[in-house]
Amino acid sequence: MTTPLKNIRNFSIVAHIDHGKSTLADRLIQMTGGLDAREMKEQVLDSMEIERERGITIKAQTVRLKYRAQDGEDYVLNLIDTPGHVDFAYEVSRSMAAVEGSLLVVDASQGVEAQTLANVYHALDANHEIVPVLNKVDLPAADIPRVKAQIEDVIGIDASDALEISAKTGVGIDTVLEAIVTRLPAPKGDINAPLKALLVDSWYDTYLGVVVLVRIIDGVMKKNQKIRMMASGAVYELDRVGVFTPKLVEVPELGPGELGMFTASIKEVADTNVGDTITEDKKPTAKALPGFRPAQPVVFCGLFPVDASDFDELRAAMGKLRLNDASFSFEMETSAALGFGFRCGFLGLLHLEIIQERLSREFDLDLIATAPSVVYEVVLTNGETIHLHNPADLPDVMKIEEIREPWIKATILTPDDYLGAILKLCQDRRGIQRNLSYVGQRALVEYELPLNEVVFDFYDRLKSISKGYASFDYQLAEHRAGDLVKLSILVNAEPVDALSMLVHRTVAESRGRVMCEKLKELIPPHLFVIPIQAAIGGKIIARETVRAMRKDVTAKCYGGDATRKRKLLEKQKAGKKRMRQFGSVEIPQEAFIKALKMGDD
Ligand SMILES: Nc1nc2c(ncn2[C@@H]2O[C@H](COP(=O)(O)OP(=O)(O)OP(=O)(O)O)[C@@H](O)[C@H]2O)c(=O)[nH]1
Repeated sequence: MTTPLKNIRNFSIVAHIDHGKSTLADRLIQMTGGLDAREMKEQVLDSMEIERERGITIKAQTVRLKYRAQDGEDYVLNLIDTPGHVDFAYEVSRSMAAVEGSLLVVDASQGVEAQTLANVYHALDANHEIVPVLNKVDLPAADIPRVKAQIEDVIGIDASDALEISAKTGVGIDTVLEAIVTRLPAPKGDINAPLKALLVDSWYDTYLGVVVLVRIIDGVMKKNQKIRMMASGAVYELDRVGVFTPKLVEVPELGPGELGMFTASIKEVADTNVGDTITEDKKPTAKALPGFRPAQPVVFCGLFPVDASDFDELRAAMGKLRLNDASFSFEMETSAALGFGFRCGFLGLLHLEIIQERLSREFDLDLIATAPSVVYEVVLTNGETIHLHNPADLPDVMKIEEIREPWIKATILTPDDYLGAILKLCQDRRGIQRNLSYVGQRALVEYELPLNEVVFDFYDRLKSISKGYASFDYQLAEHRAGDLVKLSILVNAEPVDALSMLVHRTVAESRGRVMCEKLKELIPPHLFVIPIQAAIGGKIIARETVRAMRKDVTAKCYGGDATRKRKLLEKQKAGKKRMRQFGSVEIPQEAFIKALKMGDD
């Protein structure tokens, strides 16, 4: 039997990082008895190891809670978890389309942050009913009236009946559960209509295969039913239908308004399109749901195995990761310096770091990553426009009409003390200030910035300048023409394609210099002198030298025997030549990573 619509509530929790989303979710699970004490590990929703370590949520997941409200009725509350980082904004908006309401969690000691704003806008876009929740009221620094005023001034929603809770101590959690029932709307749907379900997400599970997360709009989904994915046309027979409590519990059927999962011998996550409409094969719904546009990777980099024989293993590992993460893309690439590898696309720099970390940690692969690059639009003199994912592929300058780079709209919230330094950082990164206003004591700065100036280390710099107090969020805006040049790095006179990058002409020289200086420190001395140069086209703009390590081969030859000594030195020289000839400069992997993480320091 399916749950009547009036007894279902579907919601998400929107919050800035660290404001207590996961802690609250855990409390809700605990209060409604989803798990017993033994199973109740901390932060059950953040399930992946890396997520837990970094304290962030990557993949949207759901949990179904059973709650008997004060009105004596039993309710099913479906919580959909949303990622907390700017890289995954796309997944946030997608999850929100599957629910009707949001809890807006704001740390009462911190107040509204840039990401609170970004996420609450996603919720408003999805027409959510929003319940403001002030968390961490146990902290002495909690300032409830101030944060309520902020929510009203900055976000523009009524905060007079905001809940005051402590997810840590458990105070007020009961009021959250009641508010979900009384203040959020029940879903709508028609149980007698043909099946219509939204494909919210899918992932690969070692035991279950491809798991599909769905939100039922109309009709009923049940085991052994033949379903059709409307966009792809693929037909499957359902072999398992269930809900997460957060443990997976199989159910006979899912009715309108419910969130749940199914499996159906689907081979790959790529066979499921997020946003697709699922219907019954024999009795299809007349009209598909609007759907989503697919997430576009915005940052690309090359990943190469340090040991060439790991190539196949790398390919297999990436295939496995992609099973779970359709927003991660890769295709084969060859580099003169690094051999065979893959050009990979990511949603952002954090996404890149996570994938890299998983490849090395879970698959034990030693990798070299090339400079992250954004996607440029290169307009050629013949009128053609190409999308450039790899600076090494930049066509000859003579053939280029203009290069366009992606720009973002950035929102930064910062205590006033750090404003000067932050404006300077944005200015140095070619930013254009669009707005500056105040939210209480804090400045709300809006900037337009080239994404290419942000992908390297902008966020790290911002955090260090503001001692962690500034918050940052961005949205992609458009591509704009820019005076961009290809900066090449030559090590021992050989261009290292992995280190080439597109930069703005005004910063090319300083970037080149910093890169050479860094590499000088990072490349260990060899038996020969290694020049490190930065060049734009054929023009060298910076140079450093790694001095040779002189192996004292003559030490063993006591004194007198000059011929022997000379012979040895000659041998050593020949050795040097051979080394050069084979271009065997050993650049440690950290050198790439460090050289690529250039600050302005
Ligand atoms: N004092 C106090 N600390 C809290 C409270 N709620 C959460 N915290 C702490 O705040 C920190 C962040 O909480 P999380 O629940 O991990 O935050 P989050 O919003 O889920 O973070 P992301 O998963 O990164 O989005 C943790 O150290 C919690 O223990 C609270 O009510 N009071």
